[in-house]
Amino acid sequence: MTDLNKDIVFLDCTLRDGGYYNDWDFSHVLMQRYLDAVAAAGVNIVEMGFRFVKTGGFKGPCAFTTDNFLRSVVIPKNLDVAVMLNAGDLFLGKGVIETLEDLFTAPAAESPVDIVRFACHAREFRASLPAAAWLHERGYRVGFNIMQITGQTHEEIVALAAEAQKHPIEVLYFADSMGSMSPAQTTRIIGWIKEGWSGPVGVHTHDNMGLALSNTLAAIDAGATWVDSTVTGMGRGPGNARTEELALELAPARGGVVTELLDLVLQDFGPMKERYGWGTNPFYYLSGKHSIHPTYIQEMLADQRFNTSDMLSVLDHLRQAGGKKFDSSVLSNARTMGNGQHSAGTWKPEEIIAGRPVLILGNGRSVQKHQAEIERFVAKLKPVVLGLNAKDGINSDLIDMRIACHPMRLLADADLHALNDKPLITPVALLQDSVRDKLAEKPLLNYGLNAAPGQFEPHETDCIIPARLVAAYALAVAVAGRASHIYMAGFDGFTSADPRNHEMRDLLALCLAGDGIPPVTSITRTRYSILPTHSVYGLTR
Ligand SMILES: C[C@H](O)CC(=O)C(=O)O
Repeated sequence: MTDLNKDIVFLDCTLRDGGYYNDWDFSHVLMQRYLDAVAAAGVNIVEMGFRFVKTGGFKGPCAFTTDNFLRSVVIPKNLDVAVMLNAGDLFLGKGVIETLEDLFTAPAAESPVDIVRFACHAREFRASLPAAAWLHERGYRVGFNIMQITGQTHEEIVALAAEAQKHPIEVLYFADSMGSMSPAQTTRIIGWIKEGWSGPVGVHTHDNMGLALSNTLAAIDAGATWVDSTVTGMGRGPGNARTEELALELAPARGGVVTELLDLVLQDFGPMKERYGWGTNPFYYLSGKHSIHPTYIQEMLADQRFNTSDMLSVLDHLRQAGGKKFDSSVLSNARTMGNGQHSAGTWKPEEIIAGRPVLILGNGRSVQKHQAEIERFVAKLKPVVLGLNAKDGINSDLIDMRIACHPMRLLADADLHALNDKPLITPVALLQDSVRDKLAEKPLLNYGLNAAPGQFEPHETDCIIPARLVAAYALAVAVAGRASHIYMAGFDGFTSADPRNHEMRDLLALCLAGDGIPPVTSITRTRYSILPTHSVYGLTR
């Protein structure tokens, strides 16, 4: 039975680990409600976010967690404030100390930050240690979280712990980054750490196998005195031990009041969880079981192009090839399978488009939001409307043709395409047999596709595009058809960290730079700044 009466330092890192879902862009109102609720529930330390070095792409305030930002929220008096640094950021070009000088311009006495924690791979540990003394001298408390601890042997863990002992580090954490540990392993690892380290031990768990809370409680039993959790488990991949559950466990011994926290769970984080989808599921379970980086699952779940069998085949591949480190090219390769195949076409887009405007209808939420106005736009300008894949978005009578080329998407949508009476533009020679069978009765417009990175060449009956991306294919069809103007709707873009953003941006750059390209205009809001935009509301006047 876990003894919860001992002094536990209860650290909530929702804004830091949860930020992987919303680009660390929490509203001030939510942050304030969160701070008040966790303070009342007995949390001692709030990790308000990362202090990232790189600033590319949009990320919200909890990615940089500057002193100025921290001064804009009211931190309840009983809470200490932590920020986390990726130890890897200490080695981006400047030296360790120079990087810290940029990030921590004020001593702790003049900063809202009390504690600086480092998220550190074992391989980065020794080189990062000078950071501890530098911060300590300036009054900051310092913690090190060793990530992916299960990859380390007994001897390696003892050696790391003994090294940490020589530096002014207040707490030495280990993180079950893959969510693959059992309570017995957790207990064992704490024993190993204690062989080399006599200070407080902390634990940070992930919930791939549904064991985050059990592992945290096992860690307390085994002598850990610092514990991390997040509200509703909001954290990378399946997320973490849940603060509300830990608070309920700890409250009798510590006297925290959880009412506000439970309201926050129901009213704020519950709906966010629905929207973003953290929490474990069989895919995360498998990733935990085989020590596969959770970002693979998070990315595939967020990408409609991956269906269940795609995800299982990617997991199977990573189980065999090793997947501890996230590598986005594994997923793009999976999505672009068959790219090497060449297909000649027979259909000429010019037969239908013949100099008319084209509207390419993407799948972004903006299509639904502005549906009525987009329909008015179609009625007024009479473009040829190409609907990407099988989703409608606007009145399906207004869509002239469907267009699809991605092998996994076609596999997933084949039944829907078969039911739909609009012709489907697709590279017929590349269709898998099962898809071809399902589309046997369907009017197919066979426009050939050859994928070659860095190329965008629309020809009369086929094209060369960088990958089997339907947006690229649709643009090629519109250009080959000699569209007078290409309009795009529903190309909203993805969150800044999403690799698909770069893919689309590169594609648009390539396409817009091509010869003989007609004007291209997005008529709905888009994150692709390269795309000239004119509001649909201005174009229907
Ligand atoms: C060290 C940190 O707690 C980072 C993290 O979330 C991980 O699991 O790794």
